[in-house]
Amino acid sequence: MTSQELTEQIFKKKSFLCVGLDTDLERIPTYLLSEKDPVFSFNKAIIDATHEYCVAYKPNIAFYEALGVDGWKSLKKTINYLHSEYPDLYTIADAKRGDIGNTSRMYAKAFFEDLGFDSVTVAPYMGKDSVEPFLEFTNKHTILLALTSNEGAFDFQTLKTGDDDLYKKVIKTSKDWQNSENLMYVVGATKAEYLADIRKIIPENFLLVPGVGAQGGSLEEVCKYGITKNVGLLVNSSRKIIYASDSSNFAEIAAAKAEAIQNQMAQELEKL
Ligand SMILES: O=c1ccn([C@@H]2O[C@H](COP(=O)(O)O)[C@@H](O)[C@H]2O)c(=O)[nH]1
Repeated sequence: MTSQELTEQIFKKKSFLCVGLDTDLERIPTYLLSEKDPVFSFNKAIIDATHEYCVAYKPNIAFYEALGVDGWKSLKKTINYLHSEYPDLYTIADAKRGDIGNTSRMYAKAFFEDLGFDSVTVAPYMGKDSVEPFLEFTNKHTILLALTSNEGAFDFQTLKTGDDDLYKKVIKTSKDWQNSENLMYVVGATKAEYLADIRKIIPENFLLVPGVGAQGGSLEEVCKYGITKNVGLLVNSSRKIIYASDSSNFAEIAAAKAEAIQNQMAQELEKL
């Protein structure tokens, strides 16, 4: 999906919500554990219930890899289900990859070609040649970690390198990479006030903003500093939505949580 198509979906659905599929066997309703593929059953129920309130889904790959081959199969079934039933929804593999060029190319093929995700998160630490193999793919986005939502972001990302904080240096440098129009950036909702400065460097690019919900980030603050005339935001919430209830009507409750966020987003869009 192109950035323009994603923007169209956002205005059509009055939502820039991304639902995180961080599916954990220890947190899903216990009655699902007797199913053949509990992870897929849970994801399917969440997707069916929440799809009208969001524009994107973001499985965090760690939750699937932790289950070995079974987890990878559940991931594949989930992405195939999204493609066949809800082809207008944008998909993000939150995998935080990046390696020497020829290895990055294999990661890119895994997520873009084999699994068919629209985007993948990538760590910038290994530099240009570790990221450009992802950027080569047409109509696919590479979402570069810029300023993450966790406390440890202050260990390195805000260190000064010359005149700039490291995260700003990452953003500025990456703008010169081949096919940089395919870049999006991760900025944590817990660091919303930083978005004002970030928007001075990248006024147009989409930002993936995790941290609303369980991590305490504020949607209002994110919009205050980060929204553009074309929105330019995908705000993710995972645990607060998908684990809102562990009873038999968990999907309905998740839908209500997603709808509440979507309503807030619709109000923000009206201000544009
Ligand atoms: O800076 C980052 C980058 C990625 N994440 C991921 O987003 C979700 C957040 O989940 P919540 O349950 O809504 O807190 C999760 O997959 C993280 O690994 C992030 O939180 N911060």
